[in-house]
Amino acid sequence: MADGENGGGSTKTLNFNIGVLGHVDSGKTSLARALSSTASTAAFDKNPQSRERGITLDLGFSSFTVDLPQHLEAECRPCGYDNLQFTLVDCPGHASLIRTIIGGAQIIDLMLLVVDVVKGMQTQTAECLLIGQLTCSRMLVILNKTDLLPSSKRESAIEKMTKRMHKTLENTRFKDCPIIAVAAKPGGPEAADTVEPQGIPELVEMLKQQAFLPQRDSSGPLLMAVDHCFSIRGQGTVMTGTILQGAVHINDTVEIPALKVTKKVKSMQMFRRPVSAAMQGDRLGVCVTQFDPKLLERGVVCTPGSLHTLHAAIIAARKISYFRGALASRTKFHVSLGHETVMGRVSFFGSADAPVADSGSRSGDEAEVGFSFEREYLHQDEYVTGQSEGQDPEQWALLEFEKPVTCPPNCLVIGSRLDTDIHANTCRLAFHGRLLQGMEEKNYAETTLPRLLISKDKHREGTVERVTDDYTVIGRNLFKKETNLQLFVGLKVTLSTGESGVIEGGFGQSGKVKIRIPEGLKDETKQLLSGGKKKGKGGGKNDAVKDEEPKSDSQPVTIQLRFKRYIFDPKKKMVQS
Ligand SMILES: Nc1nc2c(ncn2[C@@H]2O[C@H](COP(=O)(O)OP(=O)(O)OP(=O)(O)O)[C@@H](O)[C@H]2O)c(=O)[nH]1
Repeated sequence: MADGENGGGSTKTLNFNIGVLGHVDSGKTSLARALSSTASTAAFDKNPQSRERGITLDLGFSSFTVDLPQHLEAECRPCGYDNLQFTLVDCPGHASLIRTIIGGAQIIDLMLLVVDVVKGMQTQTAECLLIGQLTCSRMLVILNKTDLLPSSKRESAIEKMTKRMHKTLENTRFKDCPIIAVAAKPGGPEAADTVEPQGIPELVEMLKQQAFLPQRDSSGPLLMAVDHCFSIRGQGTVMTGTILQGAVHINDTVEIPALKVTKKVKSMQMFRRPVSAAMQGDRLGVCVTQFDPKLLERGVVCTPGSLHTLHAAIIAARKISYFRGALASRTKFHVSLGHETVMGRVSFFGSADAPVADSGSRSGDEAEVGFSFEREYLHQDEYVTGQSEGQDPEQWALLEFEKPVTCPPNCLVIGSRLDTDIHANTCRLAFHGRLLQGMEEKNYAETTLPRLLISKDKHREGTVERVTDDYTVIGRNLFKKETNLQLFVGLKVTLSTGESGVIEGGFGQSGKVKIRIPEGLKDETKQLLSGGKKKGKGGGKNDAVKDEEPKSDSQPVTIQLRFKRYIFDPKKKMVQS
């Protein structure tokens, strides 16, 4: 709601946020510039570093206003809206800035996916498409730089690329999304500023057609994503951003949780017009006093006490199918929660059968927490949406953060491998999910976690099939062929001969495991295991590997695996205020 009452007019403007995403240099900034009439303070790469490097380094905001489209009249007039403002959020395209993109994408109602018509889908186009799938319901594909196509072949080349894009989008939620060809800056960087962009009026028409009345709600505590902070001499410090939840009024006290300070709102503006109130979805500048802008580059502002700083969290997560790596438990990922990105260790709840070292008696980094979930619980949890066709099943997971993170309840969580070489041409986004339960205590493993989880003591027994060297044995009958062995990697086992070992990973395809014995095998054990070479009972009917012939001994050495299996019980979920 951009209420013009305070700005001298009496119009009320509906704000609609459009994210402009795409591969680096596809022409996002040029497109935002071509579309916008009113540039906000941070629009169009005003950042001096951006100019130097010739790329967008931060989110850019600009806007333009149109008449209410006919299909919105009936819905919008009763709410008092007279016109429609499109706020464009120009996201950086460079791969290293994906954290910023994830933050930007969470405030948008519609996404423009900008594609260089000559190059087609590129690596970051695909990542942006994934982020779009997680964050917004509508998309428009823009085929930009059509002026680079030879005029004689332009039409057929556009048609061909349009078909290719439709094929790419076939299995996404944007299956039937419109695809529009434009030239945001014909002639490229050398062209004079007077050169007219092509296809923009058609695009504006399409945007009007696609616009909808976003669900906005002024109730609940304030949560505003701040993307820029600067001072204005004689006025104070202005934080610009988008209200994600709730509302704010002049004279309200707001908190900047990252700095643990509270400030009184002195004045507010929306696209240079003073306002006295703003609500969810609005893009806003909030002026406070006695606050050094250097302390806050990006972050959130909220109702005092409404956000929590978390050391760990339980999430409902789903693997991103394009991610080629394994989602191994107890490994680290970059985790973006709301608008922050931190390193976090992830323990996935296995799909059927999963391990855990004891969480209650954790000692420093030694102890591990692994999980399991039981399907029946899934149906009881409001956040779990169940498995869609072709998707990996949703799993619960524990996230343990390297440093505390401040984020809203139920926020979007994206796990990624940002350290992957950006030229490797692979998807860096690994999993996504929703925050279910945050843990604020530093010693959460002893306090909150045991209250949230049902633990079951589990015991498994297998046999040593053979010795590969003095420090390694192959174990069998501990797991089924279909068990996700990644969940058990790193867990300790003991041999009936007394040695301790650690599960290193799977061996072959039949559920066998490689076990490392750090202290080495005892001579008696080696002797025992090098004894008879008769075919063992139950010898791997399904074994698909060369190691099919089990060389069991008449006195088998057994392997004991004890672990705790944890189940997250949504009924125990504590409500975060
Ligand atoms: N020929 C031609 N060049 C274009 C067009 N649109 C953009 N460009 C050029 O492409 C280059 C990149 O344009 P930008 O608008 O900065 O691209 P971007 O996607 O915002 O870039 P990043 O934000 O850094 O990812 C610039 O040199 C533009 O002049 C177009 O329609 N035709």
